[in-house]
Amino acid sequence: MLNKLMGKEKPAEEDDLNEIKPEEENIPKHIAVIMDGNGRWAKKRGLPRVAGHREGMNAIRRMVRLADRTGVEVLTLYAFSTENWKRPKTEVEFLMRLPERFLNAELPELIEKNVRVRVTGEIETLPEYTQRAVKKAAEETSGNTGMILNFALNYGSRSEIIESVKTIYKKVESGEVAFTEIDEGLLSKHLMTAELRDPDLLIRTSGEIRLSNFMLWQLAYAEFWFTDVLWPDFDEKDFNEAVRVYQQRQRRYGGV
Ligand SMILES: Cc1cc(N2CCCCCC2)n2ncc(-c3ccc(F)cc3)c2n1
Repeated sequence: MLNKLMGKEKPAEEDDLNEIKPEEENIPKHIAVIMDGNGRWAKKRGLPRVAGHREGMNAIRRMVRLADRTGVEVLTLYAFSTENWKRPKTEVEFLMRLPERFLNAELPELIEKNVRVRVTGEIETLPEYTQRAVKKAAEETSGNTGMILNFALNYGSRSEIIESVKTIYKKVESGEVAFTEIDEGLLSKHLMTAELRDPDLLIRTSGEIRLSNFMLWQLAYAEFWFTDVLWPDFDEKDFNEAVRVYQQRQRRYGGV
């Protein structure tokens, strides 16, 4: 259904799905992805949910290589929301091991590709081994100047905004900030994503059409592209279609 809805925006020419060249116009500089459908992917195959998460990491590997090759500057992946703690204990324990597993396998290639790894979220409440893995990756890639690979981990947008409001309130109380200085730019500067440009394109897989408390402030002007494809199945064809549709929208509507 969703693909039919989105299909009207399918790229005009078949060859539009060919590899996207970094020198092309209107490449989205920041792509954010809600990686949905991992459990459903496993269920369709009669496998345990964790098999879907494991295959979802392979889809991340594909996405990182595609985005880096295409000249994307920031790739944000929604890996774990503050709501995900409600999942079964065994699944959460498995998920909390994935950052370490992914980085142990991928960090050498990420460093070789000059990728900077960072994490957005409430890291300090994560298990010690998860914190250690993500802090090590952030430190070891801090000097890299290529694509920023930003994992949203234990992240919730509403709590991010509330914490920013509280910080600004305290700065006004202490006289560090004048009440009249409070504006959109000041709030943006206090969010966890302060050092990043806002997303240009949001991709959400598996047919869900909602934001799920993800970057609510930052996505204010982003293009949204939804697909029925389940995250573990997301491949180069899907990436190309999402970027081609984004390029067409930029040409049609532009920055006017
Ligand atoms: C909790 C969680 C779940 C997780 N999934 C596997 C991919 C499918 C979607 C969700 C499940 N992945 N995939 C990679 C990471 C990760 C996180 C931080 C980091 F610095 C490096 C890798 C991850 N973290």
